[in-house]
Amino acid sequence: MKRAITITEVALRDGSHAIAHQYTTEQVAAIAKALDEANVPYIEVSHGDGLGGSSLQYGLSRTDEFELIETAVAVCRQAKIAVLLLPGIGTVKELKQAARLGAKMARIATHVTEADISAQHIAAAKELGMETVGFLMMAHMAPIDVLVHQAQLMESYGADVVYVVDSAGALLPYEVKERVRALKESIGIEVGFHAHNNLSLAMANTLAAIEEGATRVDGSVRCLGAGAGNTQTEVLVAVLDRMGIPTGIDLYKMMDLAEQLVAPMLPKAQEITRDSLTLGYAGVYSSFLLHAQRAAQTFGLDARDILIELGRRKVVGGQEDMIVDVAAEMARQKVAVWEGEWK
Ligand SMILES: C[C@H](O)CC(=O)C(=O)O
Ligand SMILES: [Mn+2]
Repeated sequence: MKRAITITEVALRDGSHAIAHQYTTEQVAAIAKALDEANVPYIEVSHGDGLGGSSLQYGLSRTDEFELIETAVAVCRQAKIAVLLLPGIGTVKELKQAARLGAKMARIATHVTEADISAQHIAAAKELGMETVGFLMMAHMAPIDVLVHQAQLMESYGADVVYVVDSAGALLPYEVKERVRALKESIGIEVGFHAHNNLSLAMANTLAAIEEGATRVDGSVRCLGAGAGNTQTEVLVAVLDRMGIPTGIDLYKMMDLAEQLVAPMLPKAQEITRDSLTLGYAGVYSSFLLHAQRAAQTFGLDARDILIELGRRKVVGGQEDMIVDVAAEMARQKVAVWEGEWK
């Protein structure tokens, strides 16, 4: 099967953020099986924040992620199961367990300036015989020369692919092009791109990345990813087919599973709302969306104000506890203003 572009389907990992990590074994079995039958080459399965993410800080999983990984491996005949790991949240112990259960790809994710913390995990994944991807998150936050250096570090640790990850859905197409072009010129391994649709640019940005030579891209069926979701896989397959770029994925099967399996399980349709738009506008990690909405409700605030303030403070993944801190501080300030007005 010829694939000019290799798509990794991330709804069973990134989509976990959108449903507060509530996947059931039955849902994962049905979706992974259908994706496999549609000939999707890689299916990522983990807690939204990667292996070991189930916690009060990031959100507790309804089902143990290893049970979900094992289930997905069991129902797939050709697709390889990928796992995400953020060093510090997940450890080599969890990586080994995922490999034992049959995961074949490890995506090691760090903030865009912190590739150095991935050395051990990339090496461990390679030793376990896994295809290994370096995943540079919040790529909009670093100048291009820094991104290039971080990608070179991941390559030197043994990564097979390095991804530019637009975690906030904040990048504009020309910024994606600059980044992918710079990586293509300075590293010798494949370059990938992961988008979020908060500014309605996921498809345009993915195509911009491909135009500059990215050969690995991510999609989520029915846009089931954090924030406004990722590049919609079934749409991407159709667009690439129109461009004469083979993905090896069966378009009708992809459309059918989106419509018949994924859409009915969504608590609400994935769309760009005022809050998810604010993520892209303010450059905030997409997985902060539900946390910020909950904090807004608790403290009687507008989630957009919290997100704008988090963007101003340049809060990054792993600092989820800051969401409540910032909201509490904003609520205190609001009360102080009211009290001042009553004096
Ligand atoms: C842990 C994050 O959700 C990883 C990711 O998909 C992103 O940064 O985007
Ligand atoms: Mn993502």
